[in-house]
Amino acid sequence: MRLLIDVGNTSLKAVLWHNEQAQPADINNLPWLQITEVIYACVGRSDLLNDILAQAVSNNIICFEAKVTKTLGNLVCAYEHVANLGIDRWLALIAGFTLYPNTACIVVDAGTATTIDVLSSEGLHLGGWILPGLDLMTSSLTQNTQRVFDDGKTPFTNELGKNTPNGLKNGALVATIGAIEQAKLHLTDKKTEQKVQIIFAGGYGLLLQQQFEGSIFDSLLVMKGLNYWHQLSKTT
Ligand SMILES: Nc1ncnc2c1ncn2[C@@H]1O[C@H](COP(=O)(O)OP(=O)(O)O)[C@@H](O)[C@H]1O
Ligand SMILES: CC(C)(COP(=O)(O)O)[C@@H](O)C(=O)NCCC(=O)O
Ligand SMILES: [K+]
Repeated sequence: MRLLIDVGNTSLKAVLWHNEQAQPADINNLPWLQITEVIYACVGRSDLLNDILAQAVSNNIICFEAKVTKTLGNLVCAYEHVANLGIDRWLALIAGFTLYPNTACIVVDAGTATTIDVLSSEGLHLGGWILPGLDLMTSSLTQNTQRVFDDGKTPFTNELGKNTPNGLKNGALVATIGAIEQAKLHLTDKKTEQKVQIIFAGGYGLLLQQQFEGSIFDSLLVMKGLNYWHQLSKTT
């Protein structure tokens, strides 16, 4: 059994991976006798890992921290300074590339930030964008204006706003939708009409997925990326 950990800027997520399946992990009560290795990635507060990694060490369990590299198998990172790319983005790309081989993908991880990454069918990461996540978009406006307010119950929809919370919430959603539409332009090849798979992950992934027909939401995308990273980094 493997312990997989993804530390984001809002929360630490942990799952136990066994027989190709994820089980929720209670980080305050981990089954150390059954855990064979720990694989983790962190873009958030690394101190949140201190206690878990210390427990792993005292149980003689090997820990691997996923890092971005210029290439992994046939996947190639767009960044010149690869260490600057968020590892969560790289893991989501690894998962997209592995789950949808030979398919152009747009990988969207919608959490604290919304990241949009464009991947060619050959595995070339063409680059991407970092947007404030939906909550950051709305809170930056409510906190920096006198009159823009949220009411805590207005949902995000793609309609035109007809009151302030509506305008605020829907503005954040359509800004994000618009950015994903822009990403498609980087893959559209009129001659081949290749299929583009849009893949969503993260806290707001399901909400966004519902805006794009034929797209998928995978709550475990980054966790799957940790597994694939581990396999591929041993063999390449
Ligand atoms: N059902 C949900 N579960 C968790 N987070 C959600 C959900 N719906 C919306 N969110 C929002 O998603 C963000 C957290 O997403 P997550 O992918 O865990 O972030 P991070 O990776 O940055 O820690 C927060 O802004 C939270 O308000
Ligand atoms: C963009 C991010 C903050 C997203 O993090 P998250 O919303 O998952 O907490 C993270 O991937 C990050 O810190 N990236 C480093 C900058 C970059 O990717 O270029
Ligand atoms: K994110």
